[in-house]
Amino acid sequence: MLFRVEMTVNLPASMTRAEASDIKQRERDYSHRLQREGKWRHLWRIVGSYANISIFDVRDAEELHELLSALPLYSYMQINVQALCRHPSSVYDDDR
Ligand SMILES: O=C(O)CC1=CCC(=O)O1
Repeated sequence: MLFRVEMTVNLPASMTRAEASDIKQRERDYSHRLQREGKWRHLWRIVGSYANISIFDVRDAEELHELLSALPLYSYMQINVQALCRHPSSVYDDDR
């Protein structure tokens, strides 16, 4: 199943530079693993915001919830999810 996920990050002002750098590195490593596994298919920065639009390809909503709630930045994110399905006018026979 494909999901569009919008993540907006809000780090608290009380977080030190070192803490921020550490959590961002852990987030990067985690996202790299999921991208290599083919579960995190797209990751795009929203221009001008500390936010991204991502496409996940997972078994179901439960798996997506598990993956998102394990994000190192999860406690500092607002996450918005939309389930996707094939558009009847799409000319692609795969899930591009
Ligand atoms: O910077 C972000 O948008 C949050 C994030 C997701 C994966 C990653 O490495 O950072």
